[in-house]
Amino acid sequence: MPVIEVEHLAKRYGGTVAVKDVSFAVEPGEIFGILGPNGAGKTTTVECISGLRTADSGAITVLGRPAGDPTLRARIGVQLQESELQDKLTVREALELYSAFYPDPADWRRLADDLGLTPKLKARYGKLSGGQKQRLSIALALLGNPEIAILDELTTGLDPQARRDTWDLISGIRDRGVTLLLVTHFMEEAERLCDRVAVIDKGEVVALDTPAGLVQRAGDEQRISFRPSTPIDDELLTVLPEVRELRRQGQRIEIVGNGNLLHAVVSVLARNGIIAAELTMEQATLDDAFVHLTRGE
Ligand SMILES: Nc1ncnc2c1ncn2[C@@H]1O[C@H](COP(=O)(O)OP(=O)(O)OP(=O)(O)O)[C@@H](O)[C@H]1O
Repeated sequence: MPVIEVEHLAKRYGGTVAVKDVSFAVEPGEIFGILGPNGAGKTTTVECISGLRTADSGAITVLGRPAGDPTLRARIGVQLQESELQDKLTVREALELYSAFYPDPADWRRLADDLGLTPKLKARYGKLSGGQKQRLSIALALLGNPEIAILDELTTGLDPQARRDTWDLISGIRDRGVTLLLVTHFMEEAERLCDRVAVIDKGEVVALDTPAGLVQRAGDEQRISFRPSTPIDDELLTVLPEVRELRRQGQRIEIVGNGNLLHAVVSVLARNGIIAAELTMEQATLDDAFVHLTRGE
């Protein structure tokens, strides 16, 4: 049974339609990603799920209860885009303060330790680095031992190393049996972490699949690039059914196509006694899939 079920969610702010029609279901233990361009309606969607906003229409069920039900408060951990902690509060004070909100909180010392915050317990929030603030906000989201953690823009503003550390952390949280709902802008993040991803654009779900499935939808497009050992007539290659596009860049030839492209191209070259030097080949990425899905057609 899904732990989160969103059916035909719609939400507007005055004349702005933030969410038009969003439906998806998150299974227990999943890391479920919500991906989309700026203003797509991602934050509004998770705020409605967290009970921080009320939907205009549609139905949201979380752990079998309607979103916003007071009994859910202690069962969901929410880390939102911007932390609202005061600069003067120390890490320890923040952890103690938030622990008091829950009937049966996690051991904050242990959580601080897991998140590498122990050396920073006496530091004031305002003096923490971006990565440390982020780790504290994740710790606060986990203090209530939630069954579901909702993390919005988890690694925005972090350097590549801090981002990787956070990814390890997220995998660790999942291993404790927590279901995770992540909002992200980063394809690489979605690809690394998420079991499934809903791509939201202009308030609607435009695709819902595994990261690999999304890539496949972008087409099995491949790009080959090489330098021919002797000049070659373009037409020898453009007649191949696998080739969609041929471009020349200086001495290099770049071919975009699909199917068994590499084999087809290399066979033609071999028949003509041409060697392909510095040959590279790229498959479509989640980036390509994202652009393809949200191109605004
Ligand atoms: N409190 C608000 N009042 C008015 N309009 C809002 C409010 N919050 C969001 N919006 C508008 O609703 C739309 C969806 O916003 P939302 O923050 O949900 O998108 P998002 O996908 O999370 O964007 P981002 O990736 O930039 O955070 C946008 O057009 C935004 O300007």
